[in-house]
Amino acid sequence: ATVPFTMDFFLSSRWPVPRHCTEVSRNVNMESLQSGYLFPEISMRESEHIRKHPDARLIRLGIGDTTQPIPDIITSAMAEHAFALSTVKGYKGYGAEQGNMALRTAIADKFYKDMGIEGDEIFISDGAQSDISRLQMLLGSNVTVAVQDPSFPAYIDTSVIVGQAGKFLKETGKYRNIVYMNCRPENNFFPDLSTTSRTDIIFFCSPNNPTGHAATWQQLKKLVEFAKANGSIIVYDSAYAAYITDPSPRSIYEIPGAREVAIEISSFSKFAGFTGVRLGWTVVPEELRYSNGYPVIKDFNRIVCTCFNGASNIVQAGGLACLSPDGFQALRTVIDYYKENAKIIVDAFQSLGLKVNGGKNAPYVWVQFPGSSSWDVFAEILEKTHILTIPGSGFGPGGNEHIRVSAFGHREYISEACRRLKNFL
Ligand SMILES: Cc1ncc(COP(=O)(O)O)c(/C=N/[C@@H](CCC(=O)O)C(=O)O)c1O
Repeated sequence: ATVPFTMDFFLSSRWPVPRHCTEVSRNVNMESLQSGYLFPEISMRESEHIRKHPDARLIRLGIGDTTQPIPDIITSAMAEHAFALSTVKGYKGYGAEQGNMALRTAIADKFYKDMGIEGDEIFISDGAQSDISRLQMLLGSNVTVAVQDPSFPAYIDTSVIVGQAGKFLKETGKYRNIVYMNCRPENNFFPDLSTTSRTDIIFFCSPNNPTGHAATWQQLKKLVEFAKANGSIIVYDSAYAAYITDPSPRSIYEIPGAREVAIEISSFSKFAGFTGVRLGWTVVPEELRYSNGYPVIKDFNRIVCTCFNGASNIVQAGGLACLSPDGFQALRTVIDYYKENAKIIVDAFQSLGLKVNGGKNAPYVWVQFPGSSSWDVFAEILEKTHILTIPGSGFGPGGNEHIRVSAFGHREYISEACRRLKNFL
């Protein structure tokens, strides 16, 4: 049962007693959300720790936020576009809600070559997180949803907000209407689909956040076949695809038949350092149809045109520069820098005899602490070493007994963090 917002609640909480309440009822779905969104919660813990230890040199390996400067070939392109806006000739107002066609085509050429994806199937956005929310508006409240457990919390939290998730079951830590596909080291981070219930939508992130596992070609082939057999739609999140260095697929569209069952969302955040610049995209293939045969792309286009006025033209100019040969090469160097960080972190935890996953095809290291609550491990590491990580249970019940460690950081901090961990764990 959710806490009723009674006068007692206000008297016992940090909120002042309201002088006046409106007659507007609260969205019941918002009441089903459990605590705050994970990442602001971690930021709050960080602030509390800093207040308690003002002189501590905190190292942030929690929220997956990039730290290295964006190559100037890309920032110069954005600056040039920005300056051009101050001229009559260079000024541009509203662009196409779907994005600049040159950028849409460049993304198709760069990431979906030979997969039959065209620029007009790619919708440019202000980031994958926004696209997840707009996709939820598209899907509505009457669909059933499956997620990997553990996985990026936005899939579940947006499902709750739009009313797909049903009641939260305290005893299991799960929402009644969501299917949690357990992904753990024992099953090579891929669910047993033969025992997985059918759902309309399957959110699937690869490389997975937080485990760092990149699904194999065989695993994704099973997933596409499963979706086809069940008449489901896969929402495939490839935000970390640029970190893959083995033969694992970078896009779901490498799998035959995926165009008829999958939407793909992705982002410039993690491969271009655009976490604060804000640029992403969503692919909706023409062949993807609802049960009545209506093309999904037509409805998504309507959502984009109605709910979004397009990504910034300055940022899209930066996106184009990212995909130029020199731009992408410069970004490759930054990605390799983070990948080296991940290797240093993996080696440090392994030297402590801990079971470590991830860190190879993703900038996240997934460390197991058998028998321990992940929030307790998070709190102990923070208290003892002034290192911020993320408790695995923040990504779903399947994440308990784990912490996620981000490889996004300056090398000297990563090395210092590993030294502290070796001394204190
Ligand atoms: C699988 C996955 N998909 C999308 C996003 C967000 O992408 P953008 O909105 O494009 O920056 C993320 C971002 N994750 C970060 C930041 C989380 C946040 O602050 O929302 C993290 O897990 O630490 C992600 O992991």
